[in-house]
Amino acid sequence: MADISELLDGLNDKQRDAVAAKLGNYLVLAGAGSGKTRVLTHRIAWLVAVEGISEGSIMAVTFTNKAATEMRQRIQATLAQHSQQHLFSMWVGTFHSIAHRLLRSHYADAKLPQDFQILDSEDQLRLVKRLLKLHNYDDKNFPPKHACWFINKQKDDGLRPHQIDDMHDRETKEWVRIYQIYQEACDRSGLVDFAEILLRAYELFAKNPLILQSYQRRFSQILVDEFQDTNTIQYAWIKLLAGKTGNVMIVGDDDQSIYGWRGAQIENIQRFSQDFSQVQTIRLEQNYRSTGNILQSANQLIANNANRLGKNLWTSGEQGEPVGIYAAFNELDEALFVTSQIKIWLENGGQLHDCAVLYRSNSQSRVLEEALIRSDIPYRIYGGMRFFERQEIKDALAYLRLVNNRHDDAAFERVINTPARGIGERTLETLRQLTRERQITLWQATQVAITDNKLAGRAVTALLRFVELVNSLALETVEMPLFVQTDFVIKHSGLYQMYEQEKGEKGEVRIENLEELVSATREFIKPAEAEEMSDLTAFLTHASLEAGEEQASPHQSCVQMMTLHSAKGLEFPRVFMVGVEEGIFPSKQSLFDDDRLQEERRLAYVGITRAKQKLTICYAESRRLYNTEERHVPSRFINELPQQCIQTVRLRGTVTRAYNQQKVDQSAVQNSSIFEQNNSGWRKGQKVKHAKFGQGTIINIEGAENNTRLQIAFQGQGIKWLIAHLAKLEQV
Ligand SMILES: Nc1ncnc2c1ncn2[C@@H]1O[C@H](COP(=O)(O)OP(=O)(O)OP(=O)(O)O)[C@@H](O)[C@H]1O
Ligand SMILES: [Mg+2]
Repeated sequence: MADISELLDGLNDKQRDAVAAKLGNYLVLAGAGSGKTRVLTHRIAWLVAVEGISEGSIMAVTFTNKAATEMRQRIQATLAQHSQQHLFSMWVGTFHSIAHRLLRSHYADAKLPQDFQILDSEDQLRLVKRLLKLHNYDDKNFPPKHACWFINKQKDDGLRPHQIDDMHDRETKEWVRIYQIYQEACDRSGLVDFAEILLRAYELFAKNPLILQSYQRRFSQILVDEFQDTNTIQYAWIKLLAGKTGNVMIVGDDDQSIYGWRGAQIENIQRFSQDFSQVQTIRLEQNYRSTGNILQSANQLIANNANRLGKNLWTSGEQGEPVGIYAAFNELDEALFVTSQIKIWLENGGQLHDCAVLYRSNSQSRVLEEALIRSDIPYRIYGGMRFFERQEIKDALAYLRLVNNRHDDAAFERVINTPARGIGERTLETLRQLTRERQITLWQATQVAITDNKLAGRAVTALLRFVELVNSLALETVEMPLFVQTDFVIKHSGLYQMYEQEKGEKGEVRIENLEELVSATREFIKPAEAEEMSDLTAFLTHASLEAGEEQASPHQSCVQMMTLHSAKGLEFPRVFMVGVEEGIFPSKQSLFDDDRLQEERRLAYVGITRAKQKLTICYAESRRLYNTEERHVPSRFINELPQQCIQTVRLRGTVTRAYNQQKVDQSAVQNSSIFEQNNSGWRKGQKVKHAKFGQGTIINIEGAENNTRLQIAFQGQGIKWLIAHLAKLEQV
């Protein structure tokens, strides 16, 4: 028998109450970093070691697969000291993984073929598009993206086509018909999309009482983490599974509900207390994660939201350093600042994997990635791909590569049928064969195949059109500056239109990324060793080198980069939140919609509360994103932070707003020093020469080291701010 007291070690009174509660239904409602996940883990260990519950009776639902793995490891570590029992029979996973497992075991009862396949969101969109065409729906009135959204929304709400009340609305009727057509097609081919996995698993239980009962008997203990982000069907499924006898412990934080846009229902927390019998609520109020300054900032920010369930988080830990607010003058400056701060962290003995950079949307990562690569700092993009490895970017680069060199076979293969132009695998195989037989490139093989009549008429027409397209992209852009050329190629190759039609979140992100690629070419400065190359060749070399950089190995220590959404549940000693500007964060779409704005604020709360020791929030006064440069104002969220907890770093030295402690004062002074001292070797009044702007005089210097910025008055070219170490200035 386990030593029970050890199981309760490292827990406060309230946490212990939750862990050691007698069997029953519990809601653990608590703010960020108060130990909810820790409580769940200990609770499971307690159930096994003390209550004598077999592992096979326990189901734990987590929000990501990574969280599931971590939880399993933690339980294993906790239990290893107590019992030798194995944990294989315990089910730990996300709603999707658990539902999927059920469907595999009961495919026949779920009315699925044994080898049913999963449709990811891209596959789903493609299928919907094809069906809409087949049934003569036009794209304009019936955009495929909206069809997917409609279908998924109905499924998230647990509704099949015949259950939707459409009597009063002709348009809804059509959408319901589309849903019906789509569902029939999926059923015929044995395909299930993500929302279907959950709905099917729900129906499996709802329609098969015997199966339901057997699982109800088996899983007497159900635990759910991050409950605030469950949707209607997930909630209904848990309710069915728990039945009258199950014991359910849910943990959640209404202030961290950030998936409303995907159908999550904060209200499920309150619903739980009404729907389940004798629910006891346990509140945890002590935060163990963050310093006082970080926690107070988070608390004050979230107090601006209405309709909260209300929590009071405190810490007995140190006040810590103030939250840094850095006003960058543009996105490059922001990236350099973050990089320089990471270096300082390292110099002071910090670890790279303890640093996280959080941003609102994936396309913001590019500038940061480039700065990190230039500084030789390894990084990993969590839950996403590195910029130059993203599908749409590789497509666009492939066109540019063909424009640059028609004989680039890899690029040819990549875009010969992207966007689709009716060139199939058979045509491509004929071309490939020619390349082998005659030792020529695919481009040359195309000419041969056409002249030698090796292909069907339709394939020839399609190929000719492709050849013409690439030739004309090259011809028409030959005189253009690189970024105009890139923009032209993206728009005229058909890629832009293709991705524009791929509606939904993914499609939007792809368009943003393509626009970001144009920004990348605009900012690109040819390195000295590429002097002889054309701008395009130099840029393509740069892009392939960056893409070729190995993603750091799992064991290598590297900076963690991710969106704020993917950071949920995680914690890091050193956190940077970047791009905290009106229109970015909160996002443009949320500015005039109070519900969405509140969800953005919860996302900011999630971001701030990821930080353990030190948090820096950055905004840029001007930002080029998606290839448009805009003046930006700091996010309202920055203004909502308590003055006494923050320290603003301005362009000209540091302006510290207020201090409440001597200790804070000192760290602020230390912090500020890197902006005030200047050891860059430049001085005001110095004459310099720039490759493009010619001769000028330095009239202002800011920042230090890699961060040094020079304001220079160029003869006949106006006054410009340049980043000293990138500008390649010569002394005159
Ligand atoms: N009683 C305690 N004593 C010491 N450390 C604790 C205690 N409870 C939790 N912690 C630590 O505090 C941190 C936050 O805990 P945990 O991740 O469980 O919080 P959470 O409420 O799940 O946070 P989030 O809302 O972000 O998911 C972890 O590092 C955890 O190990
Ligand atoms: Mg947690």
